[in-house]
Amino acid sequence: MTSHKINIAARLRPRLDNELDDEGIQITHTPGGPSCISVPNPRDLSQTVTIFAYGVTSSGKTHTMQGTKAQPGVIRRVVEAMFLHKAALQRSNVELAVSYMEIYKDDVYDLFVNRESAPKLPVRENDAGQVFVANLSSLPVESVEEFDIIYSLASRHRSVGATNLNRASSRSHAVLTIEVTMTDSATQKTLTGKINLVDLAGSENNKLTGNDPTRMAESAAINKSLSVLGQVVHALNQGASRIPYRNSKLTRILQDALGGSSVGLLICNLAPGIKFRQDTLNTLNFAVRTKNVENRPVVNERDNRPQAKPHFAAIQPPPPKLAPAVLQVDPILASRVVVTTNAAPGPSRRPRPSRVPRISLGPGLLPPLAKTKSRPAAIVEESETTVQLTEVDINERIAKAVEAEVTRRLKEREDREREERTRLEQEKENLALREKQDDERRQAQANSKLPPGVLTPLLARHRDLDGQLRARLAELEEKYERSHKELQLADALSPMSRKKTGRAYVALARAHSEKGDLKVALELYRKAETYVPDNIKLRERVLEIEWAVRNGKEFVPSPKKQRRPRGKKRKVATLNFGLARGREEPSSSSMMVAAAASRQQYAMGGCSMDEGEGEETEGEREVEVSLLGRINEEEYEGSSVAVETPALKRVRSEE
Ligand SMILES: Nc1ncnc2c1ncn2[C@@H]1O[C@H](COP(=O)(O)OP(=O)(O)OP(=O)(O)O)[C@@H](O)[C@H]1O
Repeated sequence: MTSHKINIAARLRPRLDNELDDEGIQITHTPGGPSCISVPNPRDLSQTVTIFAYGVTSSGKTHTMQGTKAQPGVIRRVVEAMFLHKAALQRSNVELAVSYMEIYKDDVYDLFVNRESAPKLPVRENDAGQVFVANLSSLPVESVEEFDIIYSLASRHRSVGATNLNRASSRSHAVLTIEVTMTDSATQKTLTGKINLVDLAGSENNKLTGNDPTRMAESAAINKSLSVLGQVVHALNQGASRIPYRNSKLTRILQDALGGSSVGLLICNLAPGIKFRQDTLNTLNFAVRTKNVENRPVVNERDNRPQAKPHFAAIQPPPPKLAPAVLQVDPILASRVVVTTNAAPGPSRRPRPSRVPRISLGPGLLPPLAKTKSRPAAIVEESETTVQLTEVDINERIAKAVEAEVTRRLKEREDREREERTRLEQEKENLALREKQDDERRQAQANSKLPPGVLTPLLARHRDLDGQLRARLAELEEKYERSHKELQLADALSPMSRKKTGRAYVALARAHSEKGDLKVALELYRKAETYVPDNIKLRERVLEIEWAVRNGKEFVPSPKKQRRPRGKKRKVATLNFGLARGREEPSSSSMMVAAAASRQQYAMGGCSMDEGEGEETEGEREVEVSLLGRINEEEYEGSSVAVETPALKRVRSEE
C-alpha cells in the first residue's frame, strides 16, 4: 500500500481597513520556487550562520579557515566581505564585534585572554533557550586591519602541538564568532545576526599520530566530542525525541547550527593518500548525514520605534493595569511563535520537539498557530471560539496568562530557595552531629587509655616472648629436620652398624663435654640416641646436659677411673673377641666378661656409667648388655682404655 503525506496550504487574508500594517507577518514569493511566511520571533534574537571545517587530522582544516597571508582563509574572507558590505550600506549603522574561544579537552577558554590566566568558561542557556558562553569577551572591530591584529594575537593562544602527522596540529576546536548589529537610521529597525566560523580539531588515530600521554588525553577528548557531533547529526536525521547536544561542549555550543535556527555550511577537508582512505570515507559519510539535517533560519528584527497602538483602542475600554513584574515580561510574551513554511519539494520530516523552552499556557491563552495541526480536540474547539475575540480580550488573556506564569515562576523560585535552605540546614545538622560523635569517640578513647607506663613493659615482654617463641620454633624445626634425616639414616643401617655409629657419637660427645663445650656435646649425645634409642643411661645423660645448658650450669661428668695399661685391655678384649667369633653359647662367666668389657667400652664412650669397683648393679649390667651386646674388640682398638674392674677380677680368678 502506498502512503501519501498530507499536503498543507496556507492562505493569508489581506488586512482589513481598520487594521494597522505592523509587518507582523512577511511573505516572500519566489517565482517557480518555495514561498515563505515568516513571523518575527523575539525569543530567537540572532540570525546565525555557522561554517565549520571537518576532517581528519592534517587534512587542512586550519589552513582552510585561517589560511596564510598569501592565501587568506575563510575567516579573513568573511570579515573582508562584511566590511565591504558595511561600506555599501549608506543608510544603516553597522557594528561588528568579535569573540573567539577554544574548546580544549571539553573546557571552554577565551582566546582573547592570555592562556595562562584564562579561566574555564561556563556554558549557559538563557530564558529563551539560547546557549551562550558566559563571560566570553566580545571586541568591537572597526576595520579589517584591526581584525587582523586581534585575530593573529588571539590565534597564538590556541592549543597547538606536534604529532607525527602534523607538526602544528590543533588540539582544540576553535569557534570565532562575528556579531553584526545593523540599525536602519530611517526606520529605526535593528537587524542582528552572527556568524560562527569553526575550525574543528581533527579525528585522530593514535597509532598514526604516535601520540604521547598528553597528546593521547587531548586526542581522547577530540575524538569523543567528534563522536558526539556524529551522534547529534544521527539523532537529528532520525527525528529522535532527545538530541544529545549536552554530551559535549562542542555540540552544546553549536546547538543552533545543528538542527536549530542557523544556516549551516560544512566544509569537508580530505587528506590525499591511501593511509587516509578510511578517514576520507568517514568524512564523506558524515557529510552525507549532515546534509539531511534541517535547520530553520529566521530573520531577527527588532523594532526600535514606539509601540503601535492596539487595534480598536478608541472604542474599547483600556486594558487592565498589570503588576510591574508582569509588565517587564510582557513584550516577550506578547509575541507569537515563529511559523516558517517551506514549500520546497523533498521528503518532509517528522516534527521535532522545539529546543526552546516554552512558557506554559494558562487557561484562556490562545494556543500558538504552529500547534494547531496536532492539537487535541478540546484545544481545537477553544481556538475556534477564540476567533471571535477582540484585541482587548486577547490582551487581557495574555496579561492574565503572564501574571499566572510570573506567579508560577516566583513560586518555583521560592520553592527552590526553600529546598536549598532546608538542605543547607540539614547539612549543618549532620555536620554538627558528626562532630559531636567524633568528640564522643575521642573522649571514649581518651578514657579507655591505660595508665602511662603499664603498656610499655607489657609490650616489651610480649616482644621478648615473641622472640623466644620464634627462636624455639626455629630450633624445633631444625631439630626435627635433623632428627628426621638421622632417623632415616638409622633405619637404613643394620643393628650392628647402628650401635657402632651410636658409640662413635657418644665418644665424640664425651670429648666435647670434657672440653666444656656442652651444646655440641648435647647435640652429639642426641645423635647417639637416634642410633641407640632404648638406652636409659644415655637418655639420662642427655637430660642432665640439657638441664645444665638451659640453666647455664657446669656439667661435671662422673670421674673416670684410672685407665688400665693397653696390654691388659687387649687381653680382655681378645677374650671377648673369642666369644664373638666363636658364636658359642656364652657361659655365665664369659657373659660376665663380655658385660665387663662392654661396660668399659661404654664408659670410654662417655656415658655415665658406674665404673666403681665392685659397685656394678644388676640393672646396669642389663643396660650394658642390651646396649652393647657382644663386643668386637677391633672396633674399639685404639680408642679403648682397659680398666681393671672388680667383675673382671672375679672372672679372671675364676679362670
Ligand atoms: N590546501 C592546502 N594547500 C597547501 N597546503 C595545505 C593545504 N591544506 C593543508 N595544507 C598543509 O597541510 C598541513 C596540515 O594542515 P592543517 O594544519 O591545516 O591540518 P588540520 O586539518 O588543521 O590538522 P589538525 O586537525 O591536526 O589541526 C599544513 O602544513 C598545511 O599548511
